[in-house]
Amino acid sequence: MTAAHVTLCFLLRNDAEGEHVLLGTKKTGFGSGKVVGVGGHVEPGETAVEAAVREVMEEINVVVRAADLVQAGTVDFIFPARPEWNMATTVYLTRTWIGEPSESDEIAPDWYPVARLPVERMWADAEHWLPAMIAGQRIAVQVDLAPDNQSVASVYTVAWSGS
Ligand SMILES: Nc1[nH]c(=O)nc2c1ncn2[C@H]1C[C@H](O)[C@@H](COP(=O)(O)OP(=O)(O)OP(=O)(O)O)O1
Repeated sequence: MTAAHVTLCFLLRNDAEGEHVLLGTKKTGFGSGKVVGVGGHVEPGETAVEAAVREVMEEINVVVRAADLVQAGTVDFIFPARPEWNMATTVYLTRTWIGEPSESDEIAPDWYPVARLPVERMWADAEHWLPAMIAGQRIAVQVDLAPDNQSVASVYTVAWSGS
């Protein structure tokens, strides 16, 4: 698969009201208007974890350290009708950061209960892989989008081997 390499980084917070994940309303670019994870393209010369650290700072003004990011696995998004949109995503989770998430030009962040994700405002595929990763599964996922580039045609999940 020819695909852009991107990252997603999910901040997690467990409190009296249960497990919460930081998502954000995307204000610009790909997926504008959707509730998405924090992340973006891995730039030339960067590792995936370095890109995640940079994107978290740029998008929600929070410092995360590479050593505090736990890789949950990978998700390949395949858009058969628009192969130029294909993305190979490295997904990280973290419970440790510095600062309070705040809005940027790209993302308006908010905490969401993991048990009640705003699925109607997210990419349709997200509910097939995000709760599993947050629950601790380490998985490699392939999402095939439908010809409308929005609906899910199929989702394949295997154990992520760690490479
Ligand atoms: N089907 C899908 N489901 C999902 O949950 N996230 C998806 C997705 N397809 C793409 N994404 C995410 C992965 C990646 O973090 C993001 C797209 O990358 P970017 O935010 O970097 O794109 P933009 O074009 O807005 O920004 P630039 O990188 O500045 O060009 O969308």
